[in-house]
Amino acid sequence: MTAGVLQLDNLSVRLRLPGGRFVSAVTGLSCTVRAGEVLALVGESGCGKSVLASTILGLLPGNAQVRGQVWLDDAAARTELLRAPEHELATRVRGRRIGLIPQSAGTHLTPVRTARSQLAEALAHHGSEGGGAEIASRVDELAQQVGLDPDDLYGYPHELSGGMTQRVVTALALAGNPLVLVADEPTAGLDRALVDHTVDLFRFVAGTGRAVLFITHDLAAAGRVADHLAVMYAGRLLELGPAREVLADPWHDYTRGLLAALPSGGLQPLPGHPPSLTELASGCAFHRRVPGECSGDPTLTWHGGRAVACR
Ligand SMILES: Nc1ncnc2c1ncn2[C@@H]1O[C@H](COP(=O)(O)OP(=O)(O)OP(=O)(O)O)[C@@H](O)[C@H]1O
Ligand code: NI
Repeated sequence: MTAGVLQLDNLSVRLRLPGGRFVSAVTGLSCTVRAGEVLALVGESGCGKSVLASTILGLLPGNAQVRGQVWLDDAAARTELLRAPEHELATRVRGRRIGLIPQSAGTHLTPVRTARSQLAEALAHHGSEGGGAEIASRVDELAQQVGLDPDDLYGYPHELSGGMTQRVVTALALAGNPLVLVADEPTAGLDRALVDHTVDLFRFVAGTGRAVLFITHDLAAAGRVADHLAVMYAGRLLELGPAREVLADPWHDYTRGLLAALPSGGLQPLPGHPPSLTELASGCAFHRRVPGECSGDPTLTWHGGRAVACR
């Protein structure tokens, strides 16, 4: 197995609310994203996925308190991101070593300029050397990397299909040639065909040797593309392992519940609601919602290549 390029180690993030209470958005979370692989992070709305993405990119709001470590290990350097100065994150990490596809990325495209000129600008911003011809050939190369016909880039955003738009925003995230791509809910609101199209694109990107962290609440989309699956509930990982194995034989009751809620699992909704992260008691939040066999300790324990909580 290749070494991890992005390694989260015992990461906890709390957000202070006015009045002094805290939201425990991420608790004791560890996982590794490897080059050439897609790690899908799945969990219900509000479980802390976007806070996790913001933590990795150093984009947390001022009311956040972070513990643990986030290691980025690529050809450029080995860096602990939580202790890196903001200047370094801004100039050398975001966009250059880690590309982000933010939630609803398509809406961030400028409507009045062609996709080609927006990509060229991103390349110039990331310091691509040379003049117009050099940048034009880099744009074509990027287009090819995400499976776009370079001629499509002469279109304005409203002339692009949904699938083409996804390719353009992915190309934008790759303009600084990062080894890691973080995609936050890139398939939200898309129809099934476009979801498939988008996740296939991530497989393609991973095939170019990059590490992809695919954040989603869509377990079916995750299952289609992920090499590894991390299942998050109330800020913690409850299960982690090779996607195929986890989906074929889920170990945690929560993973089983998510699968049962899919059309293929019989559309049985999970009972109850996710807890508020403001006053999380210690112990296992899921088994307080849906009682089951639980040791009461939601710490992940490893069994071979897989890990599960509550055992
Ligand atoms: N700036 C903030 N200040 C306080 N609490 C916040 C802040 N940002 C997020 N939260 C809280 O942190 C928790 C996790 O939110 P987050 O956006 O990470 O969830 P998510 O899993 O990404 O959900 P979704 O799938 O809906 O995008 C939520 O309870 C949310 O209300
Ligand atoms: Ni439990």
